[in-house]
Amino acid sequence: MNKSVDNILEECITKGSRKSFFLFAGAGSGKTHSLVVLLNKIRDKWGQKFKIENRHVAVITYTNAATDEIISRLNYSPLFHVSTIHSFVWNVIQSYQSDIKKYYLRFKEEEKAELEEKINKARKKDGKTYLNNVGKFDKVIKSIAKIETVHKFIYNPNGNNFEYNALSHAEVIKIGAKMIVENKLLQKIIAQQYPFLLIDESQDTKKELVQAFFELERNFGGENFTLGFIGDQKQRIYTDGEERITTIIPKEWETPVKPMNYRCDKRIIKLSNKISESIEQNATQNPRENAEEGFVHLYLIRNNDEMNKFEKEANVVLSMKELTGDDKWSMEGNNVKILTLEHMMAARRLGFEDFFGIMRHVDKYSQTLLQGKVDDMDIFSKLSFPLIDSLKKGDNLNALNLLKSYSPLLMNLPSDKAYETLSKCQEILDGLQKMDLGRVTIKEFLKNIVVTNLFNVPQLLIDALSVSLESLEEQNDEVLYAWCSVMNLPVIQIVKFNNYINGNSMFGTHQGVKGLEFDRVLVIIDEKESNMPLFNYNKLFGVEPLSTTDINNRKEGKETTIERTMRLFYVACTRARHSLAIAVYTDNPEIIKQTVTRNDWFDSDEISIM
Ligand SMILES: Nc1ncnc2c1ncn2[C@@H]1O[C@H](COP(=O)(O)OP(=O)(O)OP(=O)(O)O)[C@@H](O)[C@H]1O
Repeated sequence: MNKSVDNILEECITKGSRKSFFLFAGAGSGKTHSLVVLLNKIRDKWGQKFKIENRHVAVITYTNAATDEIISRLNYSPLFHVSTIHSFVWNVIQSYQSDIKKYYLRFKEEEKAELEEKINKARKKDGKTYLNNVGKFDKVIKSIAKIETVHKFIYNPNGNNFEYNALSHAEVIKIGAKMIVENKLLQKIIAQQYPFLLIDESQDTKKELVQAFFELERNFGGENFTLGFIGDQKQRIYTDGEERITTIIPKEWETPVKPMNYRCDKRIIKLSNKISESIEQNATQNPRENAEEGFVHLYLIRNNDEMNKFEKEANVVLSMKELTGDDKWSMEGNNVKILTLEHMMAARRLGFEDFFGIMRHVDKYSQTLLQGKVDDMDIFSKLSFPLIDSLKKGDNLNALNLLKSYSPLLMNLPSDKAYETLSKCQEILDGLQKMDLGRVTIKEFLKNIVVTNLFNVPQLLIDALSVSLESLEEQNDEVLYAWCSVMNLPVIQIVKFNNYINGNSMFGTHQGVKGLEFDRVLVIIDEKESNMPLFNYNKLFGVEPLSTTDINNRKEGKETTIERTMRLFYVACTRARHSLAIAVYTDNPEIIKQTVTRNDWFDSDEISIM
């Protein structure tokens, strides 16, 4: 009898039969479940020993949210060090400061030499590329000079790294990978400290690091160190993952496959099996025994400049309601997840495109904006909006607690003026509650907070209230410039933006929902509205021919835009548990229909042209 995947994995972590492994596990196959089961077995078998030896089990996840999920499922056991790859690598290298400097300088010198060569070779000495390279060259020279003065590098895996001695996210990975590959002593230290190192979502782990971990395993793998990769090549959607991973896995490793999809209904699995056929061998999944039939439907919406896309999408939702008989297919109540190709598409549909359109270009916010971690916005997202929400819900206790903790009005309530202060406060709150956030501008909203002294407004926003846009130069202070630019927008745009990034809207992006699942999913594909050079649904659906670069890549055995887009499509479709609608805006619905029926992705009665 074939051994079950769980048995194979158990042997891999058992004394006497330890082995590194790569677990192939497709969409909905329960990767997190298998990982947690395995980690619990490691705890049972090795926990006591490692506790005495002060050693740990390392688990690398793709996002902070996944890290938190696994930590909680492991009951916060200190045996496990669960972290993102950036935190892990920084943790491993940060005490070797002189090595970090050495590698940093080495990379900068290499960059300098490459740029020098390009500059010398350039025929046109006044072209854009030439001038661009000269600019980059000057920057490299400056950073080499500056770095000589750095005594200690710093790094924050969860934020911006603007300090002069801070490493960027990319630099930490690049330097870390090289340090591990080239330094056997460091490999030994990692293997001793972490006798088990498991990497989830390994398809998107940076390829330099995959190679570094493979090298570590080659030198130290066996009874003392086990490396485990868990992943799904079909869901590799970032370009820096290791393309060739299936061909470079050492022969001695175990490579079990999880064949079951526990998430999706049968029809959705049939579609995802068809999509994945050409991505990976052995990719076919089976539905769970009690899976329902489920629904898929493709809506091809003919492009028309006059059309209202929100209406079209509402019609799609209505049609799905009729098709499935499921009343929760509705634009009300957050029961349908709508996946767009990029955030700006959601911003247009939800009505915060002006605010987002400006803020997304602010360099300082590039890492934090979509994570909801921009401190300058706390006055809205953490104070004023929750206060308004509590007041509207009649949750006076919460409102009072917020005010007592953060409002200068109540923080130090003088006992002799308590009544007077409270009644003044009530007046302010009544005013706040009555505000029409769809009409009140950000400027008016903030001024009200300043005048009433409801909360302390950060200096940046006070400055933005008082200076005029014309008096500023964007390049001198892009943050202040951005805030000045949004002052006349209605404050509702920040409310809506805030709801979106907190997941309190119907929208998400095709990439952002990786790892998540929803009962009803509507995937929106609109090549004209999105601007994503790495993906191209027109090519996937046969509307646009392959480019010369694609053809050359294909000849060289490399992947093309089609394969990348196919994987993104696979990720988006496999988020749906029960029913899946795909709406494609196109000039050529007939060609798409031909392609998808020829590929056997949809039957013709599962396609509507609108
Ligand atoms: N052994 C199991 N029995 C029943 N249900 C399971 C089992 N394993 C996982 N599930 C359920 O199946 C769903 C998918 O699991 P999970 O999210 O872990 O999949 P995944 O492999 O991470 O998928 P993806 O890569 O597509 O995000 C979840 O709802 C989970 O609770």
